[in-house]
Amino acid sequence: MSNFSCAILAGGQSRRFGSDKTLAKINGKSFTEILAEKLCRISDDVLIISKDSSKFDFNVESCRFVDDEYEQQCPLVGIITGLKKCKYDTLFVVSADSPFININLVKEMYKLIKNGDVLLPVIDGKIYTLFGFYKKSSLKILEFYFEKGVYRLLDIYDDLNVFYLDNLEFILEYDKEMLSFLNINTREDYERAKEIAQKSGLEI
Ligand SMILES: Nc1nc2c(ncn2[C@@H]2O[C@H](COP(=O)(O)OP(=O)(O)OP(=O)(O)O)[C@@H](O)[C@H]2O)c(=O)[nH]1
Repeated sequence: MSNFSCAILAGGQSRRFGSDKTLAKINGKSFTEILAEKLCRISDDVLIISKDSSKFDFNVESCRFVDDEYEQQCPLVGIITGLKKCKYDTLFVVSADSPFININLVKEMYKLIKNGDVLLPVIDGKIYTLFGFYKKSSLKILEFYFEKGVYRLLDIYDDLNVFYLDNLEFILEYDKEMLSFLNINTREDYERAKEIAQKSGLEI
C-alpha cells in the first residue's frame, strides 16, 4: 500500500450530462464505485467526497464517504474537504467522471513528488487539475483563495509550489491510450466510454 490518501470528487452539478454523472454506470457499476475499487488497491485511505453521501448505494473496503465542508459547488471545495479529512500528508485527487484511470500511472506519479505542494500532469499544454497530487501544505493557500471567492484552481497555482509533469513519454509508458485523462461530461462521452469498455475488454 502506498502512503497517500485518495479523494474522488463526486459533488458536481452534471449540467452537461443532464443527471448526476457520478451515479452513471458502466457494466453495472457507477463511475464512482469503479474508481473506489481501483484506488483501494493502492491506498488504504480513499475518500469519496460529495454534497450528499446518501446518494451512494455501495461499499468498498477502506473507502469512506465524506460530505463537503462548504456548500459552494466547485472542485476546490472537494479538494479542501479532502485535505482536511485525509489520513496521509499527500492526497491524490481525481474527478468521479474518469473511470478509466490507470493506477500504475498514479503510483509512478507519486514517486515524483519531492518538496512541492502539488503535482499535476500537463498534456498538449493543458493542465489536468483533477488528476494529481495535493499535499497538506497547499491547504492554507487553497482556503485563502476560497475565502476570497476565487474558486478556479488555475487562478491559484501561481501561489503554490507546483510540479508540472510535462513528460508525455512518462505518461505513455504507463497509460498508452491515455484513458486516465478521459472525462465523461456529456451523454456522447458516456456512449463513447461504454464502447471503449466493451471493445477493449478493459478491466475498468
Ligand atoms: N466534492 C465535490 N466535487 C465537485 C464539486 N464540484 C464539482 N465536483 C467534481 O469535480 C469534477 C469536475 O466537475 P465538472 O465536470 O467540471 O463539473 P460538474 O458540475 O460535475 O459538471 P458540469 O455541470 O457539466 O460542469 C466532477 O467529478 C465533479 O463531481 C463540489 O462542490 N464538491
